[in-house]
Amino acid sequence: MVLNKVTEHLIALKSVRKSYQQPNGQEIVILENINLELRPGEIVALLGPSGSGKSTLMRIVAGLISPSKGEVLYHERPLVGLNPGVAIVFQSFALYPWLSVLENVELGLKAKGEPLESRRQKALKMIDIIGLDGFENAYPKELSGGMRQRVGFARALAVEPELLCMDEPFSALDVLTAENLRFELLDLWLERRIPTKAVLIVTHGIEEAVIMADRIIVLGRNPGRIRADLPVTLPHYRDRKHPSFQALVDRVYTIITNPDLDKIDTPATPSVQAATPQARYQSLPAVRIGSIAGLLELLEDRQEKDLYRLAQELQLEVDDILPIVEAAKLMDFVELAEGDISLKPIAQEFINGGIDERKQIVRAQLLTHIRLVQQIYRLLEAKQNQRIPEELVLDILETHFSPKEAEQQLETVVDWGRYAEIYGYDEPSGQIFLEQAVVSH
Ligand SMILES: Nc1ncnc2c1ncn2[C@@H]1O[C@H](COP(=O)(O)OP(=O)(O)OP(=O)(O)O)[C@@H](O)[C@H]1O
Repeated sequence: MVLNKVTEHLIALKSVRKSYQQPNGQEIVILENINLELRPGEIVALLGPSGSGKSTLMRIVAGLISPSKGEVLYHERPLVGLNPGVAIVFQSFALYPWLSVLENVELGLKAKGEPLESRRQKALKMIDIIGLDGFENAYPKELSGGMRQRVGFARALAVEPELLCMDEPFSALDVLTAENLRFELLDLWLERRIPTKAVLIVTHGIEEAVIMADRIIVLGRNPGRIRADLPVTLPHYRDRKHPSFQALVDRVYTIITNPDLDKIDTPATPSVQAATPQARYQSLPAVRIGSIAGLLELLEDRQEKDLYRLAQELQLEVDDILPIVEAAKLMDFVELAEGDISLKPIAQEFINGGIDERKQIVRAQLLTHIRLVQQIYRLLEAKQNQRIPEELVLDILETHFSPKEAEQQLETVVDWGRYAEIYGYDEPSGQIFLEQAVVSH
């Protein structure tokens, strides 16, 4: 990185834990044992599957929410309330439609109590730097998505934040606009034309992280924890086709798709705490059995076993394919090793099977490998009328997941069980009922 490095960190998170109390009193752990230092001169990318706590971690850094345990240090001092050194760029732009570009950019400065004259000057300067010259008096609705996000950047940068936080800033833009803006921002950073000392970017895109970051932090899920802290030493501007670029992308992909590989290349941090009950609970990805079948068939058709290259061939993002891969792995249809995915013999049988055989195979896999399906099945068997209200399952789920996620888990487990004809769901009464005695278990 071209900027001078100093040893002092801007922000440090020490053994940070974030949990939420459920209405039923249960604690849901979102982030666990996070130790992270952000130093001047670096762009840090936070990568991880949906729900791994990336946005929560960013909000803790920004002081928008406080940790349940551990501490956040800003310039070596405990952070209280909003972090004065942070400005945020949101995925949704978050502009005020009734304010002009100039007024939107001035907002942060106004909030900081900057007098009118100097805030106008600073806002105009940033508008110029960020390429919005001539649009000062336009309103957000008159601008394209790319231009709106420029306003988002200008507003954040106008306050001269020490740390610029970006929560998926390019993901609402079309591919070309996103790529242009990414490189323009990188230009400004590398040429030191923007006043910020460090950047934290939350992203789903592995390539985006490798293009921009000096360090990539990979978060895992349930609860969110740091699984890897990888330095990126490739010189800017990085070429996506270069073998070193591809190798790093492949490596990150391997880590993300292998939840079993933990703490790779992480600097010395206190050891991972004992797993919480939540960590041992399977989180079912919200995918349909049809998608899993599609993945298995695809793997049989194509020789490509490397997940990252397979996703590329299909023009899919990691977040599109990862939940399907996870579900296939939970059901023990596939094996993952070093970023390669391969079919297990039972998956071969599934692929070759007719509809009834497929259902029977899924039934056996669910009853053998998915704890929640086993629990529901046992509950149904124990009841004389072989019916249970969905609330019962929701109550169990809410001891491990947030109410929203519990609903999602219920929907998935009902969908899977119905496909396999283990149980059915009676919509009007909201009851789950046993379809038939399951012999194959
Ligand atoms: N206020 C809250 N109360 C309860 N649970 C919450 C709250 N805020 C976030 N969560 C839960 O915390 C988990 C992590 O959320 P977060 O948005 O930080 O993840 P993420 O990795 O940024 O996800 P995505 O990539 O989908 O945006 C999610 O399961 C979410 O439902």
